[in-house]
Amino acid sequence: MSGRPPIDEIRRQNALDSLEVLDTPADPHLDTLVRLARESFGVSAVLISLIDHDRQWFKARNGLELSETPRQISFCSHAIEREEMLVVEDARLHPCFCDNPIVTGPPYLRFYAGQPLCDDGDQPIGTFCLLDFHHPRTLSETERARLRDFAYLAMGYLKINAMSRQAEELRQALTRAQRKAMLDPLTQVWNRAGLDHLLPREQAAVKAKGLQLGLLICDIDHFKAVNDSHGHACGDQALWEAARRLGASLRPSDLVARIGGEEFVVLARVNNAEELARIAERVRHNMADSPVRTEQAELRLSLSIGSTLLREGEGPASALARADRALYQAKRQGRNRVMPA
Ligand SMILES: Nc1nc2c(ncn2[C@@H]2O[C@H](COP(=O)(O)OP(=O)(O)OP(=O)(O)O)[C@@H](O)[C@H]2O)c(=O)[nH]1
Repeated sequence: MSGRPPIDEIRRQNALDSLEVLDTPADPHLDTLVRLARESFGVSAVLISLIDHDRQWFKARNGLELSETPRQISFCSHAIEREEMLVVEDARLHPCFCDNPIVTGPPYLRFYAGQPLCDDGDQPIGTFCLLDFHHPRTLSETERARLRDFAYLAMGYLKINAMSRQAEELRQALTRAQRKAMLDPLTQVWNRAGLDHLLPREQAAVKAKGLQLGLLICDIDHFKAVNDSHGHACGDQALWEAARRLGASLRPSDLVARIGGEEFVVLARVNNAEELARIAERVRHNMADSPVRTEQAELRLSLSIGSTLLREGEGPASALARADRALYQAKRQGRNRVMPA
């Protein structure tokens, strides 16, 4: 191992914990960064991998359908011990990695390049890394410089985000253990329990700011046909991408939850019904306007959306039931549309 003095694991873990980023929902900006990196390098997958006590957890990922793996088999935990990036051109030939189960078995990792992500105190909290399954490859000097740039942007974003108002609100609302139990591992948005827990907080927040709480129930149209035609793995990738597109259509203070198979709820802080209608249309367009690419197929997905504002004195369950009825209407009237309750 080159360069870096031995890691002080306690300081390193403290540095990671203080960012309050573990087990938080996916972030559209980091999702965009890893997608761009994957397109730019032409690799199978790109991750922002954070090295926690006994696991590596992926804050952002593109091309890999896993939310975490044991630290024991993690290439990134080797990468963070180094000053410079770790490049493994062919893992089958590398003495440290040739018998690693993710090399000898699925996903058959061949190529790995990981640039350590370091906080201001130079503690390595994880990596920005490129993976290629099935094919060994090399990384030119220009590509190495580009990977360093991607890692620099990712770390900069993580640091700024740790200081943001949204991060502070989340810290106050949920402990890390609660966050972990309330994230949907498939799509990295809140699950039903997360929605139920965070709804009262959102109600209080909009009241304090003189705003209203907008609620959208979004259901992917004819999703069964995706699974039936292209398989469950393709359906899972489509759900992942659908969640990314929802997040990218919203503001940082808005919230996305997956409450059923192909059903998502959005909570948006809005001034009035017109603003909510604009958001709902944006969500609908972002899903329908361009195809979703999965490994198996290019899919045309659309959403039917039931939309409503929470009324004065109304409980969230009643508002959700109204939005659900509106969603049903949207389906009956031909799908790919927004129906206000
Ligand atoms: N791949 C995948 N599929 C899922 C998951 N959860 C639910 N589904 C599938 O989502 C599909 C939902 O189908 P339906 O409820 O019949 O609805 P639909 O085909 O979307 O039709 P409409 O809602 O009427 O437009 C079923 O095929 C479920 O198996 C999941 O986690 N992964």
